[in-house]
Amino acid sequence: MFNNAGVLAESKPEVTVNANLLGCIYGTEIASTHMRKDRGGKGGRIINMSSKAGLTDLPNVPTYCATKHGVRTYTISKSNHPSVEDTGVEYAVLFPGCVLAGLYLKLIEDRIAKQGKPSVARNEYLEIPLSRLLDGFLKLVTLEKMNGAMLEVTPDEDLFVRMEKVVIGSTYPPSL
Ligand SMILES: NC(=O)C1=CN([C@@H]2O[C@H](COP(=O)(O)OP(=O)(O)OC[C@H]3O[C@@H](n4cnc5c(N)ncnc54)[C@H](O)[C@@H]3O)[C@@H](O)[C@H]2O)C=CC1
Ligand SMILES: CCCCCC(=O)CC\C=C/C=C/C=C/[C@@H](O)[C@@H](O)CCCC(=O)O
Repeated sequence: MFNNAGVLAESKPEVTVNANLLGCIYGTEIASTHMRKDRGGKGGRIINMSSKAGLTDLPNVPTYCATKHGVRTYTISKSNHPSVEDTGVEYAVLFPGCVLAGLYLKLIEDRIAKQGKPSVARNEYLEIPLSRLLDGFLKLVTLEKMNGAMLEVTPDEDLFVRMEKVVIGSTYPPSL
């Protein structure tokens, strides 16, 4: 199960929280119930889509950022529940930087339409081709064990980090 749906809509906090956080929570809960081995299911893997925004502070997209932090803490909490062994359901989170697709691409295009140039919207050193995100995703799918994995997808390397090793709270300048 991959909970990937999300929006970047700062002017609509309810829409953002519903899609990014509640959607992920309900998707995870419903899938977990169906998958659990101890209740007749076959076990399985649930991968939830956070973002680099789930590891940092972004002054210009605070609601988006809060939902992505929520996805991280919710998923890792699920992975740490003692019943995980019995249920056979594993949980992991993905943290991509800026992927040249979807909502980031739309943000750049909107900037170009408004300002005639992308200007501060581009963060080239954080940009990742879609194929690299797919590689990270497939890594989580094919690993022998992935419960509790936090995979940050960067331009240079895939990094497995657990909660205690993650530095949370650095603030990016409000360029977007
Ligand atoms: N594009 C980027 O740079 C990054 C994106 N992400 C995350 O990746 C995920 C996918 O985003 P993108 O592919 O960029 O955008 P996208 O706009 O191409 O895809 C988002 C999808 O979510 C669906 N969706 C939105 N609200 C929904 C709702 N309430 N119910 C059901 N479906 C809903 C949309 O219909 C769309 O198909 C999101 O969770 C986003 O936060 C994470 C890091 C970077
Ligand atoms: C760094 C956050 C990447 C998050 C990518 C997404 O989830 C999709 C895009 C949504 C929001 C992007 C916000 C980006 C903000 C950054 O451009 C900027 O504030 C970071 C500047 C970094 C720096 O110069 O050190």
